[in-house]
Amino acid sequence: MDHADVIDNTHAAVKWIQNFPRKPTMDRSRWLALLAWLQSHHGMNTNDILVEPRATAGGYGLFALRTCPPSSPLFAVPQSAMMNIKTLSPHYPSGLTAVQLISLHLMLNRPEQDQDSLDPLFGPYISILPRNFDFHPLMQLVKKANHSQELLDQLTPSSAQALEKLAARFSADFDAICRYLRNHPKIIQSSSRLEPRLGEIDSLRLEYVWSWLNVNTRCIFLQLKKARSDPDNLTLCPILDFANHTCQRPQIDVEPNKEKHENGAVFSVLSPRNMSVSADEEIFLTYGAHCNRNLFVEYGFVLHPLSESWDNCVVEVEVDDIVEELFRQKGSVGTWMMEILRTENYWRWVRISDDGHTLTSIARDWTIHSNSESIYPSFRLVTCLRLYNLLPCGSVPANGEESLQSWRRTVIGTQHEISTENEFAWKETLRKICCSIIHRAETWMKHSEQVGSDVMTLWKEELYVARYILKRIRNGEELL
Ligand SMILES: C[S@@+](CC[C@H](N)C(=O)[O-])C[C@H]1O[C@@H](n2cnc3c(N)ncnc32)[C@H](O)[C@@H]1O
Repeated sequence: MDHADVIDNTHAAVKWIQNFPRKPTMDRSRWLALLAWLQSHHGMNTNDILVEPRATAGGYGLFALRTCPPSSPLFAVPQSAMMNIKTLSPHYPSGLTAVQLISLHLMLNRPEQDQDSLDPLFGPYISILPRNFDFHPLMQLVKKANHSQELLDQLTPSSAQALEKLAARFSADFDAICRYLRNHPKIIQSSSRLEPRLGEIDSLRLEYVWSWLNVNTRCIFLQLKKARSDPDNLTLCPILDFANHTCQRPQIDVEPNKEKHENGAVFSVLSPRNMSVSADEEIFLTYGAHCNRNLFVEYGFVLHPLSESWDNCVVEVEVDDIVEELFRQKGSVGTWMMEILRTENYWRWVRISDDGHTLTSIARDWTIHSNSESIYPSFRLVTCLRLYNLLPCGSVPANGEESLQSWRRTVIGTQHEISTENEFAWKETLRKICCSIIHRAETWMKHSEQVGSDVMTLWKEELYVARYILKRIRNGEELL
């Protein structure tokens, strides 16, 4: 176990570890061993691979070995070499989700110190995975469990909330693993580790958070189940998982094709469609249209602005906490309005299902965010602020239902606005929300010595977005 892998029980003041150095320490022999294993065990053609991992500021990244014209095949990984519910299920009793199963397998076969993994199934692949996740906020939260509130208090409120949710997801998976190991005690004995520290709950948690973060930061979507929305449709894929994220540059194409191969279908990775890649250039993937809050919480990094304009980032500020407080302060009419927003699916978050039954994702969308041209309040936020300004504080008037009709028409789009006064009023509320964001960001930044950090970037982003909207309101620009 890494010496740093202990839970901190001291009571000293804690801070986020800032700009944690991501020292790339991979021995090149591990890359060559991975290629040899992919060829010998999975029949992969490794002679034609056009990429290799090289050190970057964010750990390793994938780099082109030579000039690649658009859509060049970079490499193709057979499905038998991927770690997922299909390749692991035959080796374990049932009862775990894909995330739980893959992370259990990684934990049971985690390399000791600087050694290689002794896993007979995926050893050379596990050996090349990151050994250390100290840079990740969840790892810091788990290691400093006694100070979690102190750490959360340093984040923007929406990042803190997102991190708490991630921690709850981790804890639910960890509890499931503990139950599973109690029901199947022989599984621990199947570990390839010489000194598995898996008996005591705190060490088990630290081992599991390492493996869980490997899964959470490196898995990609692969349809393995009938329903596209099945949460078990994910996989770890060697080589591809060295690709870093971009939201701007052209990205590689991933094609899970059905080409016949003795080791199952092949997962082909092609260079970007619309441009050539030069030799020694880094090749990126887009993990999703993630804003910095999500990148920080899920992946442990943020995209820092290249200039004052933040053009290279998807900027987004979530204002749930401020808006909810506004409704709470509005008396019984506020409570009534909250109920209306809940029934109409405009309250804080919405469940989206693509087959009408399964919960696939939760969109939280009381936000101020960027699109390609400018920064806007989300339609859901405007809808909710229009309702907020429909009636004054106090109790619900007798004609409450009636006055809702014009609001409902703006929701379904048959009416452009409730009234000129209402338009003016919701923009005024938005102005006050922006002032609150600016006030809390400036207060935090004044009292913090953490300069240049990921956390500081989260705060600066809030400040930038709020100031931008204030300017637009002041200039009388359209906000929708
Ligand atoms: C799929 S892995 C990519 C390979 C990884 N960099 C490595 O060293 O193995 C995802 C992780 O890479 C890092 N990462 C990805 N994109 C990044 C970026 N644009 N800037 C900084 N770090 C990034 C984050 O730590 C993230 O959790």
